[in-house]
Amino acid sequence: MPDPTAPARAMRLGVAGPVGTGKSSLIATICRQLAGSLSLAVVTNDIYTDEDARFLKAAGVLDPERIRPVETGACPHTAIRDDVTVNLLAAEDLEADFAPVDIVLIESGGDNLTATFSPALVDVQIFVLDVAGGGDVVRKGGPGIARADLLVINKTDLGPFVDVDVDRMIAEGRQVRGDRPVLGVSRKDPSSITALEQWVRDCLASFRSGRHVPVDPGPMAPHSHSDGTVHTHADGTVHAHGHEHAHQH
Ligand SMILES: Nc1nc2c(ncn2[C@@H]2O[C@H](COP(=O)(O)OP(=O)(O)OP(=O)(O)O)[C@@H](O)[C@H]2O)c(=O)[nH]1
Repeated sequence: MPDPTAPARAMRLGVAGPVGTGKSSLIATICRQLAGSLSLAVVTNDIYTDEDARFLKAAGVLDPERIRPVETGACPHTAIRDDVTVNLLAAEDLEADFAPVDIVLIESGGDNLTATFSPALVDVQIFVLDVAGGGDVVRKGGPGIARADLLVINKTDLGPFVDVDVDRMIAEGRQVRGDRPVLGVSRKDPSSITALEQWVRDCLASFRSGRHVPVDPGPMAPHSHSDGTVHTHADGTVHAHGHEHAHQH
C-alpha cells in the first residue's frame, strides 16, 4: 500500500553548474538510462534561446513533447532561485499533461559557481563541475559545490588531456561536502553512468517514501505562483500558489 504521507507529484530534480560543464549531456544520459522504466519530463532554462531544449530533443532520448524550454530573458539564476514561478508552472504543466510523471528534470542555464535552485522549485539538486574547468575549482567552493544533494565531477575522461588529477578533485569535493556524495562521471565510462542512474533511483525511492528532506544550498528567496494562494515557509518567507497540488516545505 502506498505511503499516505508520500508526495503525490513528480520528484523535481534540478541540474545546475557553470556554462559548458555538461548539464544538458548529463540530463540526456539520465533520460537515456531511465526513460524505458520511468515517466520523465524536462524543463530547460536559457536566457534568449531554446538551445538546450533543442539539443535534448535532437538527442532522441525522450518524446520531444516532454521537453519544454523556458526563456528566462535575464540571469538564469533569477528564474531558478529568486522568482521560480515560470519554472514551477512549466513543471506543473508537464506533470499534468503527461500524468503520472515520475521525475521532472530542470536544467539551469549555465551560470557561475553560485547558481543553486530554490527548494521551492526542486526537491533534489545536482551541481555539475567538469574536469576541463581545472582542478582548483572545487576548492574555490560555493553553495552548490558544498551543499547540493550530489556533486558531479564531469568529463573525467578529459583529465589526462588537461593535466587534472581527477581522483584528487573528487577527494577535495568529498572534503568540502562532509557526508554528501561526489560522483566522477564520463559519458565514456559506463560504470559511472550506472552509478549516476542508481543515485537518481535511490533519490526517487527516498522522495516517495517521504524520507527525503530538500536542502537549500543558499538562503530562500520570495517567489509567487499564479493564483495568489499564500504559503509561509518554516524560515518565514512567503509565497503564493497557482495550482492545487501536493506541496511540501
Ligand atoms: N569529453 C567529454 N565531453 C563531454 C562529456 N559530457 C559532455 N561533454 C561535452 O561538453 C560540452 C558541453 O556539454 P553540454 O551538455 O552542452 O554542457 P551544458 O552545461 O549543458 O552547457 P550550457 O547549457 O551551455 O551551460 C559538449 O561539447 C559536450 O559534448 C563527457 O563526459 N566527456
